[in-house]
Amino acid sequence: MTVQIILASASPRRQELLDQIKVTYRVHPVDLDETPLPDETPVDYVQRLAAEKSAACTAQLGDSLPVLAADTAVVLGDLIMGKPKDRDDAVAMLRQLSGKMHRVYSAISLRGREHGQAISITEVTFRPLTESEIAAYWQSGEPLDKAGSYAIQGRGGVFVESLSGSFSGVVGLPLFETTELLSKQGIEFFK
Ligand SMILES: Cc1cn([C@H]2C[C@H](O)[C@@H](COP(=O)(O)OP(=O)(O)OP(=O)(O)O)O2)c(=O)[nH]c1=O
Repeated sequence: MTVQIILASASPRRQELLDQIKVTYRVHPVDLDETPLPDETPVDYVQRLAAEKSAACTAQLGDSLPVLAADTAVVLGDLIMGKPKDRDDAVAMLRQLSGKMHRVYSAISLRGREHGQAISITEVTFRPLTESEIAAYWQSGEPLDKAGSYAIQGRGGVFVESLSGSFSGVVGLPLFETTELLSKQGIEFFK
């Protein structure tokens, strides 16, 4: 099978979402410092990281194939939540998200014959969570590598009272925006 793009991501969710639209890819993750800059807005933050991931990958591999990268952050008010550092961090995030609406920002960057970028912003409302639920959820192992310490596609889905926006965007690769960027650069999907 001919490989169409490089996926600059270690996220298995992003691989599954690309499989869903039948794009063939090779995985080449890059590891970057994901600390927000002082006063950086959520839009600037996720767009910068997605662009830096695709740029780092292109710098390592060259530009013989288009490179796709993404970045996802959970945003509550002004607070940008990435992946939790440890149990306390995850518990603190889940307590803050409990009973409230937050936004999930997912940016994508595609470096092919040009550099294309897009962003998806989704509003997610959590029902109130109990302390024992939060403790059990941490024990499940699911929060560890997820922005905001939850996975809507997993056990964390039961916390979600409502959503307005893109489910695939929350999982880490917004499919509407991704297929738009792929089309603009002549990369086929569903082949
Ligand atoms: C909110 C939410 C996030 N996530 C995941 C998507 C991303 O993998 C992760 C956010 O971290 P990212 O830094 O966007 O991605 P990553 O570190 O997992 O992978 P890479 O940088 O190599 O591409 O959180 C879910 O799987 N489900 C959810 O409901």
